[in-house]
Amino acid sequence: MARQKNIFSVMAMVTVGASAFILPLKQPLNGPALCVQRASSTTRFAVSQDELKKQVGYKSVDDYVQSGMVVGLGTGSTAAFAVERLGMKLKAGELKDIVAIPTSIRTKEQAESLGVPLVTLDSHSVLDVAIDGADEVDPALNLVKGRGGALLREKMVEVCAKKFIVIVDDSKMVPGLGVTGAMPVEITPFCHEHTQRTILELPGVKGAATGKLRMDGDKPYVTDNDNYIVDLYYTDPIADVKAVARALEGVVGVVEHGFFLDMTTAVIVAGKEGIEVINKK
Ligand SMILES: O=C[C@H](O)[C@H](O)[C@H](O)COP(=O)(O)O
Repeated sequence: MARQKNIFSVMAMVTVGASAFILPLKQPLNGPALCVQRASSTTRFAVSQDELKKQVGYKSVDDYVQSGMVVGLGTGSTAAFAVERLGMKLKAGELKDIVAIPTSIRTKEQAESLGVPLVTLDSHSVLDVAIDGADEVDPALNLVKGRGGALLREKMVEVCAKKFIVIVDDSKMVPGLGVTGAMPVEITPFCHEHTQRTILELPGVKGAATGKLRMDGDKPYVTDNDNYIVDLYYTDPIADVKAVARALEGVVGVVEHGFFLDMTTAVIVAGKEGIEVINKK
């Protein structure tokens, strides 16, 4: 995993009413296990959650994407800002010879509308970098993803990236996974009730979580891969995430789960006080 160690400047854009200010923030980078860059400013502004998502989305492209790269494009409201930035920089000629791999139909449509050249894993099995949002990030930089339904394609693409950059606002940072909402599991539609029952009997799930088939109105929600999703709702942080992940992987009928473990290279976090980059050791 890559680790940054140099002095690094962040331009944090903060919106106040209709005005935008650029705050230059010098941050020393060093440190052992988790290397945290903290932007500090004594000035505080009201920043919308959308603005925070935009900051990390733009920064991820500015800092991690170079001409000639193969880039994985994530899915969701935060990743959409990275796709937007990539399109802008390609159009302006600041980036050239990029090809990108989208992780959902909606990201593919957004990228196409911005003129981003697209390929697939079939022609490009190794990516230089992938950029995506997350639903939860724990202190070890493990993730829950898939509340937007795109977990399978996201994981397929992001495991193939030399660097996986996660972009979030600080509401996504949690002390343990499984506390802020659903932990999605993509399953085959065939005998989905049986598969859901099997999942709910697993160690680490039984007695710890409830399960709900994700719905789209009065019909099951269907993923880009024509599968269903069972959302697991935990009441407490999951004690042994790796064990639950392994158990889910052992269920025939489970296509993929939303734990993204040991995949993250760095997390870019935006909060009201600035931007942090947390590098995995
Ligand atoms: O399936 C959706 C993806 O895993 C998203 O990356 C995740 O849900 C975060 O989305 P957002 O940036 O909209 O919160």
